[in-house]
Amino acid sequence: MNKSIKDNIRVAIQGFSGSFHEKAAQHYFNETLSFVYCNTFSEVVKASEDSELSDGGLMAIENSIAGTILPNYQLLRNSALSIVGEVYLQIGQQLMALPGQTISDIKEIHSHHMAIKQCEEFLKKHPNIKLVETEDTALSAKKIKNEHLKGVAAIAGEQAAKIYDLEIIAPNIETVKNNFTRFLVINPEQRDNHEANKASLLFSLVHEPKSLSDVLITIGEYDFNISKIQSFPIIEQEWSYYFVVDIEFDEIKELYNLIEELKHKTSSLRLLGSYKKGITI
Ligand SMILES: O=C(O)C(=O)C[C@]1(C(=O)O)C=C[C@@H](O)C=C1
Repeated sequence: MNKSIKDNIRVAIQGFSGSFHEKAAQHYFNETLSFVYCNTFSEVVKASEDSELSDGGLMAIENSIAGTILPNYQLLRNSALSIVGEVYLQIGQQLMALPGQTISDIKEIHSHHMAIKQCEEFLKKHPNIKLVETEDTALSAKKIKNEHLKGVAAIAGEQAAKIYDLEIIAPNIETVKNNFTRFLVINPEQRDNHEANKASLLFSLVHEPKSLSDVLITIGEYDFNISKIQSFPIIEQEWSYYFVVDIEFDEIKELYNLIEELKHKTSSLRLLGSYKKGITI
């Protein structure tokens, strides 16, 4: 992140005051921030690319219950942004409404689709409540407060209930308590990070026997740990895929050697970023 001495770092996030993105960014940077609040992930990417608007951004990529946010890989691929960091946030989902309301008053629940997915087991027990997908957990809470919406509840974090004076009518409604979201810190500049011990590689392959296994075997020969492998479609070329592998290593020099070797085993190869393995907060 670039910043002049007197200014706060400006971070583009998906969501608004009280959102999980805001909380993750506050923990990651651990200093006073100025937020560029965005409605969509595509706006986050645009704002992160624009140095007039921001010093970079933070974007959720996967949740331990709801899975990967696949469109975010397409957004990253289509941008020139690099991954420069990551952070894992424990997510507690709270059902909140105007003070005095109880679950039997609720006709509609509003939230971000990833938050709704994390609470499927709880929601199955209330099949008559209509689910409304919104841009953001915090925005759903804000709307209830601003429009004084009776009969409507939001799924959001504790911080949103505090900011928007809502009452938690069902606490911690996520399907399992160990619920974590991984956020990527994205920046137009990939600077040399001597602390880097993790990297994300994006590649495509020819459709031939062993093309993927050759890549994986090569990574294994370097003794790197693969912490994630994800494929997503190459939309211009039906039934062809990009792969992203996240790898963990001790020596950044070895990463560059691996990349040189993989250039001969892939049709396209890009280092999406090298960064310090994230901590869980
Ligand atoms: O709506 C929010 O508060 C967000 O920050 C978005 C988001 C997501 O995109 O996954 C972040 C963390 C939680 O997993 C739920 C929603």
